[in-house]
Amino acid sequence: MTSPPAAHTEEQGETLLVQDVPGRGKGIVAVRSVKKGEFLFSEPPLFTLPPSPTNSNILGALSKCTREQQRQYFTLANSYGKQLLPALAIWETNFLLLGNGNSAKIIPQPAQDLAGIFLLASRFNSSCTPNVSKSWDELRSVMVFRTLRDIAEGEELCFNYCDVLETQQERRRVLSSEFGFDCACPACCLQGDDAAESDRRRISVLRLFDEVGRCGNEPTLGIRKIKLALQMLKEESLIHYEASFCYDAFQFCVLVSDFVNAKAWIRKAWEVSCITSGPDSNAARMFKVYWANPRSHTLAAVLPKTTLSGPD
Ligand SMILES: C[S@@+](CC[C@H](N)C(=O)[O-])C[C@H]1O[C@@H](n2cnc3c(N)ncnc32)[C@H](O)[C@@H]1O
Repeated sequence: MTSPPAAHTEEQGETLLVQDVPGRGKGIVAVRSVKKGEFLFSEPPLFTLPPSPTNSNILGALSKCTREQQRQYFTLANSYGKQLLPALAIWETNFLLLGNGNSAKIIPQPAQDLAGIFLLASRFNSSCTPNVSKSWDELRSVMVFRTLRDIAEGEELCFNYCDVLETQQERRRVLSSEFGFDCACPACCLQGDDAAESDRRRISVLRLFDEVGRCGNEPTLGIRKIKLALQMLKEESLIHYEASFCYDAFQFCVLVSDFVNAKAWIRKAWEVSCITSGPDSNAARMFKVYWANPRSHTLAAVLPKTTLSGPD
C-alpha cells in the first residue's frame, strides 16, 4: 500500500480550514490574512485517470489506495445523487484536470489528458471571480494553489471551475449541466445592471483576445486593445489572462524594436505569472529569459522601428 498523499502546507503554518459554508456544503476558508501571490499548498493526486473513466476504472484505482484513503474518497461531495454510481458521481463532482486551467495559454500543457482526485483541494468551491489559482507542477506531480489577491481572515478561498470569460447565463448553464450545481458565487449572484455590466466586460475581453491576435501588422492598435482588455480585467478583479495580454504587448514591442517598452511589458507578464503559476512555472521562466534579453525573441525587428507604449 502506498502512504496517504498529503497536502504540503507546513510552510504556511495555520492558513486554511475546511468548514461548512452556507449554501455550498464544505469549503476552504483562510484562518489568517494572506497576501496576493502566496503559496497556499501543493497536493499530489490520490489517483489519476483519463478524464471520462467508467465506474469500474475508478474502483480499480481506489483498490490500490489504503482503506483510509478509500474512506476519505467516499466522504467527498456528490452532486449527482443517485443518477450515477457513488464512485463515479464523486469523481464527476471532484476531479481536476492536470493542467494549468487559468493562466495564460502560452505554454503547452502536456498533462491535460489526465485528471485526478485531490482530497484537500476537492473542498475548494467555485467562484467566477476566483481568489485562488491552481497550476499543475509537472516535475513534482503536484497541484499547486496560490492566492490571486490579498485575502482577509475568514474569507472563503475559491478557484473557478468554468471559463470566467463567459456571460453569467452561460457560466450558470455550464456549471449546472457539467458540474451539477447552481452557482451561488458573487459574480453569478449579480443582478440587473451590475450583471449586464459584468457580462459586457467579460465578453469584451474575450473578443479583444481575438482582435489582438489579428493586429500583427498594426502594433499601435494592438497595444491600445491590450490596455482596454487589462482595464476590464482589473474592473472584474480577474488577474487571469493578464500575463497573456502582457506577453502579446511584449511581442508587438519587439516586432518594432521598441525594446524599452518590451522589457516593461515582459516584466509585468513575469510578475503576473509568478502570482498565478509561481516563479518556477514554465511561463514565468520563459518571461524571465525574454526580460533579460528581449532581442532574443524570434519576432525581434521584423517591422520598421517605432516607439509604442508600456503598461499604464
Ligand atoms: C468539488 S466540491 C467542492 C466542495 C464541496 N462544497 C464539499 O462540500 O465538499 C463541488 C461541489 O461543491 C458545491 N459548490 C461548489 N461551488 C459552488 C458554488 N459556487 N455555488 C454553489 N455550490 C457550489 C457544489 O455542490 C459542487 O458540486
